[in-house]
Amino acid sequence: MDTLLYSVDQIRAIERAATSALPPGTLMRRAGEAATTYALELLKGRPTDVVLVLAGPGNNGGDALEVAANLAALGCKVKVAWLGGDGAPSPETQAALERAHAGSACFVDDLTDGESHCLVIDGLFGIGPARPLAGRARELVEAVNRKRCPVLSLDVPSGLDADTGAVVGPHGIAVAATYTITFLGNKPGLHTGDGCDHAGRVHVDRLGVDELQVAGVDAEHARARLNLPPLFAACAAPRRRNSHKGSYGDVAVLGGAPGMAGAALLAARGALFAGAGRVFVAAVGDDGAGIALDPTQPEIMIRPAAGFAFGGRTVVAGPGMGDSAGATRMLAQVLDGSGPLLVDADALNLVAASPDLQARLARHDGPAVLTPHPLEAARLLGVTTPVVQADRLESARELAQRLNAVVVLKGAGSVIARPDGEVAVNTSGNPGLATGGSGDVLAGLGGALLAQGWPAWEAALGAVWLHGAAADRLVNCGCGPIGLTAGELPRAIRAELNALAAQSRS
Ligand SMILES: NC(=O)C1=CN([C@@H]2O[C@H](COP(=O)(O)OP(=O)(O)OC[C@H]3O[C@@H](n4cnc5c(N)ncnc54)[C@H](OP(=O)(O)O)[C@@H]3O)[C@@H](O)[C@H]2O)[C@@H](O)CC1
Ligand SMILES: [K+]
Repeated sequence: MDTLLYSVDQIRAIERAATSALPPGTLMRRAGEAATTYALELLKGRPTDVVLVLAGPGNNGGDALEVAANLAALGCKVKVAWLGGDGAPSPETQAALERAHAGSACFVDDLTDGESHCLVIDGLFGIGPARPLAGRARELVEAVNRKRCPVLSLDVPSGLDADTGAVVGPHGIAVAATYTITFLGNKPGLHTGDGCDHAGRVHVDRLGVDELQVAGVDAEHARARLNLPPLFAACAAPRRRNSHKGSYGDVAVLGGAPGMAGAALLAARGALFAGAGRVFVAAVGDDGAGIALDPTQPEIMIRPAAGFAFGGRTVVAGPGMGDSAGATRMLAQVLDGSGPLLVDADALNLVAASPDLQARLARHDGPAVLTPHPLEAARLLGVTTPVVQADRLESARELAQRLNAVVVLKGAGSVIARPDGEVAVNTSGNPGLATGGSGDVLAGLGGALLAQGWPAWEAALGAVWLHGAAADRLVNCGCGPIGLTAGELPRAIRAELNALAAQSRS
């Protein structure tokens, strides 16, 4: 899998440079050949049923017409629904249209509901659409999304924004593909937000264009990548035999206000099973009348937050912390400290509501990771959740820069961003994680990695990936995604982290 993620502007730059270096029409021909080969691979050879090809007015449509012509030439039954535009097609698309017409592909005006196809090839729109699909384009997408057969999108599922992973709106629609073959380079929008539900399995074909030949766009310039273990596995070193609990750091969860103990305990369990040497809950507003012990996890030490010695410990602030004046005071104290810090949940809401806490966080003298879900991110940025979700990468970048911290914007395809603009999009996980307490476990896990000396960036990447991988492990054992509980995650995280450490030794 190509892990670098290119923006549409970068893809256009690669396309321009390659087009000027190659004979006319080469790239579209290559895109058509790559997609034809991939389609036949998916179909396990030449099918007997009809392949339906949707071709739009632009060059994405040209790619689709190439595929239609290729499949027809190989003896497949091909139907083409072509959506012409107002203007003339590009010369390459016009040539592809003529090729498809010259062969045995059958052009149809409308899709008949109930007609069966072995595969739909979606070449309506690629990186071009700047406005929501309407009229016949929308009807075609609605018809395709009702079909039960596999759908192969060319370059990008039609109607999806390749940069952001949002369906182009307002009130837009996008093809829900089973597979996407994407050209010239991988794209962030295929891996985050709506993209996770629309792209299906993503296959990258570079069309023979070596990125290093393309001036101005190379690995150095791709500012986004997929989050995979090579980015952080070096931190998961096997343990030295001559070590003790002090070697693996203390995590203190600041939270668990009366009535909200569960969130703090889940975070503490996340930290414990991810290898922190000692784990505390510093319970906010607890005068001693609250919980004294986690009966299933007696290793967790529970203390009142007032007077707790946070110095020299990694603080996970937020799970079940509430918004009391005491919570605000304690948060200000840890933000002013210099230890590793992870800020989650209620602590993020307190920061969002207070310019003073924002300034203290930005000045925090130590590694800092923030783990907002989209609503918390929206509060921090002073916008609405749809605005955050409309561009998850930019929202995460903006927050990281403003608050001078590594930011994990949670949700499908979690986005991890650094203040310098570097971004990673997570690859692991499933909707089983959409359950109460799963974020608390993530916070504790991140705190444990920080406590074990992982730098903030690697700790955030590692925590997000391990959290998702643990959920995948549980689903593979039949524990979800429906009904997966946050309390099941810590043990699965332990298994994933140990597997990672064992691999890093070999
Ligand atoms: N150049 C090459 O050699 C290569 C190109 N490649 C391929 O080209 C794709 C990019 O092609 P592209 O730039 O033509 O954009 P594309 O996605 O086809 O859409 C543009 C068309 O859609 C129209 N349109 C837009 N929105 C609309 C709407 N809501 N409803 C209706 N119409 C709408 C828009 O019309 P307009 O806005 O001008 O009115 C225009 O006609 C790329 O994704 C890849 O597949 C690769 O194979 C590599 C080689
Ligand atoms: K498409």
